[in-house]
Amino acid sequence: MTVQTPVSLEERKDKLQGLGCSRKRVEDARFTQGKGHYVDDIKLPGMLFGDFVRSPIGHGRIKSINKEAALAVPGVKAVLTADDLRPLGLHWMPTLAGDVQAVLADEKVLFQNQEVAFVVAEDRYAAADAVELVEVDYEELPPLVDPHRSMDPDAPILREDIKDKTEGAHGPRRHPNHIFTWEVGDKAATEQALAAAAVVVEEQITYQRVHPCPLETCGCVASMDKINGKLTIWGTFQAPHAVRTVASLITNIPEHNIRIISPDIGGGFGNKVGVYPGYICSAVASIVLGVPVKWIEDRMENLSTTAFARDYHMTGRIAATPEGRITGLWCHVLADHGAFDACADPTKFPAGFFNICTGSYDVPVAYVSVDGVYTNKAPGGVAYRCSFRVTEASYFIERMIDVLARKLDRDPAEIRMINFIRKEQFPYQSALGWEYDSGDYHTALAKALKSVDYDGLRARQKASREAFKRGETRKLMGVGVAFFTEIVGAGPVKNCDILGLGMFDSCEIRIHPTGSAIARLGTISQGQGHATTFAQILASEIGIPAADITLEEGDTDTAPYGLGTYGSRSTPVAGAATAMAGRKIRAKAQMIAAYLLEVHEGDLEWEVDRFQVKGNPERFKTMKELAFAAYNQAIPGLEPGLEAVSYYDPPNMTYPFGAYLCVVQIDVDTGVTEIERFYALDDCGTRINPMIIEGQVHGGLTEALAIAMGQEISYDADGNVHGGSLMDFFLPTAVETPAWETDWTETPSPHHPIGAKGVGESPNVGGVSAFSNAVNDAFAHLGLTHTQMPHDHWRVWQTAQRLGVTG
Ligand code: PCD
Ligand SMILES: [Cu+]
Repeated sequence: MTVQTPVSLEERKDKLQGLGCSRKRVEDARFTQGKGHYVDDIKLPGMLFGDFVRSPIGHGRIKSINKEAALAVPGVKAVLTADDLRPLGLHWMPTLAGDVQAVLADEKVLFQNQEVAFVVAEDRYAAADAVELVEVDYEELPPLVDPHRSMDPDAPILREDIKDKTEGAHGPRRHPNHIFTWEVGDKAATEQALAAAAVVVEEQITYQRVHPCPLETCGCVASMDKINGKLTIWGTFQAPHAVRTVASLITNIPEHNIRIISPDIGGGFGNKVGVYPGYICSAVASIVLGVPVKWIEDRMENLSTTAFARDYHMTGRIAATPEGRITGLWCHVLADHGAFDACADPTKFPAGFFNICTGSYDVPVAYVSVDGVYTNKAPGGVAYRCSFRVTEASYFIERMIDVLARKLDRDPAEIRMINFIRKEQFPYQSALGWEYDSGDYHTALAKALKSVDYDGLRARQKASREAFKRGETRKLMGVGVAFFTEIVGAGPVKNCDILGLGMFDSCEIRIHPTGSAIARLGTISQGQGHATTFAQILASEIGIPAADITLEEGDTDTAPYGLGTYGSRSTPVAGAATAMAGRKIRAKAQMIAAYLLEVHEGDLEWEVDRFQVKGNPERFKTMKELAFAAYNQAIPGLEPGLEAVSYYDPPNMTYPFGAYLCVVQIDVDTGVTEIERFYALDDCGTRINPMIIEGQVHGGLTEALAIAMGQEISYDADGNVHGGSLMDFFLPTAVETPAWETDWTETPSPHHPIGAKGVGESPNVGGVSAFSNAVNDAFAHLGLTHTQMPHDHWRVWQTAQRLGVTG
């Protein structure tokens, strides 16, 4: 018998650091001491470095490529072009959206900085020198940069490879530059609601092209072991297993001979979901040359060629009663996908979950159509804390609600309250097909309004406007209200797959004989803190302290198959798998306990870290004791060991929500916009680690600030990319970033095993609207309903100028 020191129930609970504990991030010890292990830290003997020759123009035909001078540079081992990849069938690759993308430009270039040739050399410097010496002769073609012109009869045809295909991955194509049309909802009923409505508002809302710009750019090291036939790729992959399957399918290397490892990742934000030419070229080069090949993007390559985000051009109409009750919502989106459709969406959702655009409101009828088109711009399209176009959808509806409030001369918070889905309506069936799992919107917004003294703010704004009129100030005060509902946790396999891979997720747990454990998941942290939080879920489920649980992700040779981390799906899906696997462990532990305590299993109850005999709590076995027994005691009818695995197919997605408030002061003479205050209330169901949640919210709000107030990747009429370097792509620092105020309510998900919903993307989804609504609100009394993001000083000044208030 082990001697038990008597400790209280509370002490035992605290020791676990389970659900709800603000446990410090275990990964930070290495990150803060420069001991993280990133792709670029991998150095293998004989390793070569690959670098791209990129197109200087946006649209053109390749007449010839001369590699001679490049090959003569000392240290250069190879220069690959599409012609070299063609015999292997690897000059084109499938995209995640059912399109194909040129790995190296095949006869044509379709966007500036497109990959044209891959130079492999002994080091990065030799490669860069040789890149300069590859001579490519182009015949320039007219660039197409305005998506509104893509389907014009005389628009230049971009994709000659598919110009005669009338059927795309998502249905019929009407024009060589048309990708798909996606429609959801009841068109006739919505048009009828608009025709019959006493009030109709319409607005054109563009969500500009932006880029997540993670601290670490994309990259990989590919290493082909020719003797064992095994290809290992370390890379910045947000979905390592999917990469393995896709790599196997396109290279014909058997899947068991491919090992994908995502080491530490310096921020993903969706930028590292896609499959990029650099991965394929490094792998091919390693297979051909028989040595490891590394490829790491520089900042400009990252910003101008790998997965952009947004570029949604939305037209909206709301039908409403004179009292402000919404009776219908109509929306059309023109989606600019760039040169290849490489959007990372679940297959059946070519516009992602954009049909969450009815937002948090009880909209009786709605209709959405989305046209995806090609332009001479970089491909990509789902990234940057968006959970599959939810950010666009939320921005759209939150701006539209404000437009409606203005038209009716009503307070925007009040219009939201009037139209909210009520608590008793959950689970709520939306007009565009989603079933919202749970929510309590009125309570959340009421708490937010009270916390910031909303009435007081409006009174101050009124006074400040009067002072402005009297010439006592040159500042306009704006109050932005935003309320969002997210949809995260893709997601039932029956609805959601990527390239046919069902979107479940997984967890495998091994308990060691001494009562510590290792858990492996199909997801991969990029800074979110999974090693901290998923150990907390387990601690509460199996009674082993979180500190005694190692958490591992990202190595396909050891982790169970999973679809990876993006769209805030880790907590809703892999988090659920973790709880379920923990419950399997507990079920076996219960059988062991019953044997050891000589009682029937049903006579036992679980308490924090042990099974005890019902009504006789002095008789118990701790999980630690049970783990030892599992390995070392012969138990009739039971296999030795204590392990479990769970593959979890969620019954539904989770619907986190939140109420955000932003106060700005705009100097009309300079356009400088000061963020006076930002308050964010998030409800992500059961909170695993409040401190991590707060960190996620701080990060997401900072990105929202960046997007709303300054970021943009634009193209000029000649197809030149602007915003492709940090000289002009806005990255906020501590100087521009205000002190965030965070708050919460807790409405558990009814179907998630521990009631948790995702949170990582929420602050971006809610934040962008709050900033934008605040800027628009500052000018509302001058008749402004909508002005285009980003609200940089120049644009804001122009708005002031247009409205006649500049000096
Ligand atoms: N209720 C709850 C929820 C949650 N949590 C926590 O929090 C976090 C998060 O989560 P989630 O929401 O689930 O998410 P995930 O999946 O994990 O992740 C993802 C996300 O995440 C975010 N965040 C972050 N952070 C960092 N640091 N980094 C990064 O990169 C990042 N990214 C971003 C993004 S963008 Mo996409 O990809 O676009 O789709 S998506 C995303 C983790 O840790 C968890 O556990 C808690 O605690 N609780
Ligand atoms: Cu996303």
